[in-house]
Amino acid sequence: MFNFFKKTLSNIYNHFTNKIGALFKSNKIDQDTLNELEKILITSDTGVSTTKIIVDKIKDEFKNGNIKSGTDLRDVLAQELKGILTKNSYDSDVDIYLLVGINGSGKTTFAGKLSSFLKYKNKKVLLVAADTFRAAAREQLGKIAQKLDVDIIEGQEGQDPASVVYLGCQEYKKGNYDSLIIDTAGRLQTKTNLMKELEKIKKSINKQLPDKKISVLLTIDSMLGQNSLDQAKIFNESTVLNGIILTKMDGTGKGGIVFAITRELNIPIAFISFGEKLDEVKLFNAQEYVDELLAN
Ligand SMILES: Nc1nc2c(ncn2[C@@H]2O[C@H](COP(=O)(O)OP(=O)(O)OP(=O)(O)O)[C@@H](O)[C@H]2O)c(=O)[nH]1
Repeated sequence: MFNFFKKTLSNIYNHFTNKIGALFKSNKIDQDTLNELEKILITSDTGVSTTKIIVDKIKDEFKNGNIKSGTDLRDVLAQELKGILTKNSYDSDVDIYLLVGINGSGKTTFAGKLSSFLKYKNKKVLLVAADTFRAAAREQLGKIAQKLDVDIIEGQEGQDPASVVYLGCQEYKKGNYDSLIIDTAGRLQTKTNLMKELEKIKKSINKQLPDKKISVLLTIDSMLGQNSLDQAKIFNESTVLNGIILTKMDGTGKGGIVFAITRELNIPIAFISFGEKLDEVKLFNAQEYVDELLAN
């Protein structure tokens, strides 16, 4: 299990894990160590408020005499980070995946990865290309569906996305599918429009497939750092999000964004995506993430 990080998320390994690992090697912990920890968390996109909560807790434990060595520091930090991530965990028992996120965040690529992931679990998958604004996005998904031999329902240019979703739901019922993956348009609209569109789509799904479990997942480009948090806030205020997909984790050295998003928005990370190949995706596991992040 360990080395997944080293191999696939080498940027995080080089920037975060190695730096923080140096602190754990010290025999004596002092104020300088705590200042350095704070600096590493901030420069890793953990965000000011989340970093403060983590560092305050560490300072308290230090004052109480519970942190004397680098190993103690690692143990307390691990506990604190896992606490943030496990407050709210993702329920992966899902029938319908509604993917939202802005253009370029890796939504379509993830739709393909998710199809592949579910197919591997012997699920019969139906894809719905509900982005009726960008022909290129539909073409991209069409190619992925063909490559994976997965069925797809495609909307026409300018068609109401909710009507494409309607067709997708009909086909899902007729074809006895297990999983429905809906790729929506990636425009960053005004909050009101976004809200209206997503509510219309969800209403259509609920009406036709009332017994099925829907998960609304937001793709976030982890390389955008703190800006990704602002995007997530807009989507979070527009609809109920069940999970976050952090994409392009192979390109960032800043693994702290995971903690900032989870704590500030109280939404669990559902998947991480770390490359352009279809199998470069993983259900997020908080324990494993923290253990690997702090292992050196
Ligand atoms: N390195 C890396 N690249 C990725 C990852 N996910 C997606 N990409 C790339 O990021 C670019 C945008 O991904 P898309 O899946 O097209 O993004 P989208 O959100 O669907 O955007 P539109 O198709 O424009 O709606 C593409 O070049 C992908 O190959 C990832 O996890 N790692």
